[in-house]
Amino acid sequence: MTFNWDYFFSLFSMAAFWQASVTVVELSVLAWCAGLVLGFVVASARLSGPLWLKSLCQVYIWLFRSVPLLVLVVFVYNLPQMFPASGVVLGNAFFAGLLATILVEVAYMAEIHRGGLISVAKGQHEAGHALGFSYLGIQRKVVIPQALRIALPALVNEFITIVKQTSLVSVISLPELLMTGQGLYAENFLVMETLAAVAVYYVLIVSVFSLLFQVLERWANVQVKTPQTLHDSQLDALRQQAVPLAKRHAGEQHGAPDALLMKQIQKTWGQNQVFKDIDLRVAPGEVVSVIGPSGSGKTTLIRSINGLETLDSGEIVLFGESFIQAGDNRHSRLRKQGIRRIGMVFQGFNLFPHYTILQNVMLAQRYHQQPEQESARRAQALWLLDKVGLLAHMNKYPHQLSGGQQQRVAIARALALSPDIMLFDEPTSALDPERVGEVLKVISDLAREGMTMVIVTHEMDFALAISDRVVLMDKGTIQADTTPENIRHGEATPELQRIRQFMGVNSAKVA
Ligand SMILES: Nc1ncnc2c1ncn2[C@@H]1O[C@H](COP(=O)(O)OP(=O)(O)OP(=O)(O)O)[C@@H](O)[C@H]1O
Repeated sequence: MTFNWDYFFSLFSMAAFWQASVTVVELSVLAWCAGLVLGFVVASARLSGPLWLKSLCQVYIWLFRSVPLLVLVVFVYNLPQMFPASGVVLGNAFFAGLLATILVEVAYMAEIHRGGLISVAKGQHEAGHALGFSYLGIQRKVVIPQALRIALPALVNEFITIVKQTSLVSVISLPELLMTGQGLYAENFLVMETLAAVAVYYVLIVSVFSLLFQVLERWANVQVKTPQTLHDSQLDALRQQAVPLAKRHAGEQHGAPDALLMKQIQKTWGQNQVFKDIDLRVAPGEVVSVIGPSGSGKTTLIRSINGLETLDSGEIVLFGESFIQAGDNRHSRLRKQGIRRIGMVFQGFNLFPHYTILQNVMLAQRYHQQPEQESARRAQALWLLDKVGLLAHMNKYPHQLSGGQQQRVAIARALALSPDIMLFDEPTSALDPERVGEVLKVISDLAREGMTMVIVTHEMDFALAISDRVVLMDKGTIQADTTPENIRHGEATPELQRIRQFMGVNSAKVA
């Protein structure tokens, strides 16, 4: 038996096949888009909805991943027998096939989205929270763009699967590619030639969409962007546009309330009591370093100040106004307002990897839609980046910077909302030793400018050099709270002995 090439090639000028190709593309694109959106909704509900909704989503995914598409297509097409009213839509083979495909794809794509969503690091959510974003704001600006990028290759793969699965819809007589071919070879018996042409049509459709998706994946992949460092001439031009951030160091005048007051704070993790009645005051403009052995609760303390940890009892007051109380509503207006007065710098930087450095710094201002125009926001962001010595890198992405540079961007980002208090959680712990100095210098500059700061640090010399007070935490309590001057020269009390010993300070030697 010979292959009839003339017949084979004639099938590529046949209108019925091109019409069938359009049907396949329409069915695939509509099913994919619906699966993309509804799958995301199901995945989000499964991850963060109430228990009943989580269970419902789980049952949906289990059911529709288990039922074969072919069975579902026939079932949906025959539904009008039970519900005659549905015949208006489901009597049409295209809509019946589309609905069955969507039902299955929502289940598959929900699981792909779930993988993307849980891959977004916890620190990304926390960075959004620290910039005062609402839950939805964090999802929109931080989580969803990253989750979609992570899930994109799997989502593209799902599209290809859908294209091929459309052939199953031939079972309900929808004239897609396979059925068109079947109609032909039933008459002329040229099965091989007809099916070979059907295969080529599928390969063509998949190839065109693969190319389109490749462009999309390339656009979305920040890892392949070429790093751009600006030249001196470009920097001079940008500096002309830069405008300093308005100073907002609140309440430094005499008699002003404490910038931060922690009253009788208690917290336990299971059996572990991390705080036993912590009381801490920080005056406006004061720099307080928190030191202590590993596991003494320093990080938990600083995270509690920013509402990232809950309290079992006690209260946190900012500039005389109650900010956080044990058991209060995490979404209260007072909390949200307070969080925007606090800038937080994390040990692991937590920059947003899908935004450039400039976009990272501008994001919070854009989100909160402050009255300034976009150009004013940009001018301030340029100034902040210049202040931390990174203007030349403004168009790069976080992964294109060193750890020290990333941490300096994180400081600029936290400063962009003109906070009244800056919190630093071991800002240099994740850095190579040669990068530590550049970050400490930026913090020292802020201290000189009068910024109120609470710094958790293991850098003892740095703490002594820039702090107004050093606080030693251990065993859930504040064991010492004193000035660097006292630590160096004060009369030896048990409290001073303890902090000197911990800091490795020999008072006689230092004096
Ligand atoms: N999410 C959590 N769940 C349970 N226990 C926790 C959690 N976070 C911290 N802890 C516990 O709370 C205690 C204080 O932890 P924390 O991270 O605040 O200490 P730290 O002083 O900052 O330590 P280090 O200097 O090593 O960073 C530790 O015993 C730790 O195991």
